[in-house]
Parts: sequence; C-alpha cells; structure tokens
Amino acid sequence: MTSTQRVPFLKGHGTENDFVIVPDPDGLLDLPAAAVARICDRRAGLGGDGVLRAVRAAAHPEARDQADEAEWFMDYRNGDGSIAEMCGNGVRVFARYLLHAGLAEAGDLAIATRAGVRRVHVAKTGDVTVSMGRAELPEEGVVVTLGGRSWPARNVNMGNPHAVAFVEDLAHAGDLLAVPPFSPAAVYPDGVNIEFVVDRGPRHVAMRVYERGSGETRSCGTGACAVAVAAVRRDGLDPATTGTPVTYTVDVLGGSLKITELPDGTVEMTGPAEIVAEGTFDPSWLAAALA
Ligand SMILES: N[C@@H](CCC[C@H](N)C(=O)O)C(=O)O
Repeated sequence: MTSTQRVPFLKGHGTENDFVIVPDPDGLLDLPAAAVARICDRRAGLGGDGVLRAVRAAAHPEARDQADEAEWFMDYRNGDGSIAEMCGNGVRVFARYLLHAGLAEAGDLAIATRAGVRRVHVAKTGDVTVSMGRAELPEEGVVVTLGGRSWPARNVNMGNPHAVAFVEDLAHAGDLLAVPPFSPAAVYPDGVNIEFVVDRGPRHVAMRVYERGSGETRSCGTGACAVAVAAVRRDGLDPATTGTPVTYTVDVLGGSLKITELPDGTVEMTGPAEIVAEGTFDPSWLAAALA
C-alpha cells in the first residue's frame, strides 16, 4: 500500500473502550508500534485505547492456521503500539464492523485472534455475545501494589494476563491509575492488566482497570471476564462443581457487561458494540506516522 492511497478507518467502542479500526483485507499495511501510538494519540491523532486492523486470516502469517475456521483476523494493538493476544471489547466491535461493512451476515461468526478463534453472535442491532474460551487460573499468589497499599490478587489468563484484586473501595485506585500499579514481573514477564474490584450485590461487581499498553481505560472485556471468573471462585459458585451456569454483572466506568461461566468452563461475554464514525487518513499525516 503506498502513502498516496487514501487509507480508510472507522472509530468504534464497546462500553467506552474505544478503537480505531483499520481495514486491511490483504495485509498490505505495515503498522509499526510508533504509528499505532500516533493514531491512538487523543490530541495529535484520531484517539483510541487501541487499533483493530482487519486482515483476512489467510493473508496474515499469525492467523493462516485459523483461516479454515475464520475468514477475518483481528490484529489487535494496544494504544502504545504493543501487541496483545486478545481484546474482549475489541472482538465485539470487530464483529459489529464486519456487519457494518457488509463483510459478514448477522448471526454466528468466527473471528481469528492471537489467542485463537473466538465465536461471536451478532444481530443487526443490539448487544454482541462472544465465547471467550476457558480461563486459566494459575495457583501462584500475586500481590498488587498501588500508592503504598497492597492487595492479594488472583492470577487469571483469558488469552491475555490479568491480576484481579478485590478492594474495599474503588476510590482506593484514585487517580493513581495514572501511575502503573505494580505486580510481580516474575509472574508476568510480558506485563499484566490489573483489575480493582468491589462488590455491588449478589453476582454483581464493579471494576476499574489499568491496561497493559493503554493505561486506565473505561472498560476491558477480558478484564471483566477475569473478574467474573475470580468472583465465581471466591463465592464458591464454580459451575464445574455445581453443574449450573452462573452469570455476573460487571460494571465498568463505561457501562456494564454480562459474563456467564458454563459448566464446561467456557466464559461468555455480552455487551454493546458501536461504530461511531468512518473516514480516511490524511495521506501526508499517515505517511509521516508510518515513516
Ligand atoms: N481492552 C481489551 C484488552 C486489550 C489488551 C490488553 N491491554 C493487553 O495488553 O492484554 C479488552 O477489552 O479485553
């Protein structure tokens, strides 16, 4: 793709976790980390918590092995340009984009991600449900430290790493989420997303999140799943033991998500996903960003 071509973009969000979507069906656009960071810059760029590059799975080396199951690969990047395995809000927005662009029909569709194929149910309007796979819960104890306070946390992997800390008051996270909270590098050599959680009622919690590569965001879908899975175990409701699916409402700063864990350990997430704008990059701005 040459810099003189008009490169399209769309802007979308899910519970105010916002993304710049870059359609690149044939995988021709090399997007270095610095260019992603420029695009996500809220003053000098379009602004976003991350970028979702839409590439045909068959055209991307990291997704070719998923091409039999999924036509499209979500190449997710954090706001600082770093690569992450998975983005739960992103995959709902990605599905909404595929419908919006006429690249998929309403109903069930499969999307390739670095964490594997994710199956999504998307209607013409309304919420989107995604099967997020099974959580991994390594047993090692984790401690999260922020502003001189420490909390024990649960290590949950939803394709990407999370540390879930139940706190007494979300205000304890204060403005300090502007400063990265600390978690042990030995447990998380590639960094970690950190959730601070309080109870709101039976099977109802609220969270704030510090995202690896993006800072504090208004929502994190994989984070909400990690929180629900940790709360399910804390509350003794593990569906593998009870045989009964359990649903938690997880409030985030940008809205609310429903997370269900099934007896087979699969986690499903339901929440909104919206496309809000579309346009094209200024060619000289993009050329400079890509240089
Ligand atoms: N906001 C996302 C998670 C994005 C990736 C994360 N920052 C990471 O580096 O693992 C979500 O909705 O899951």
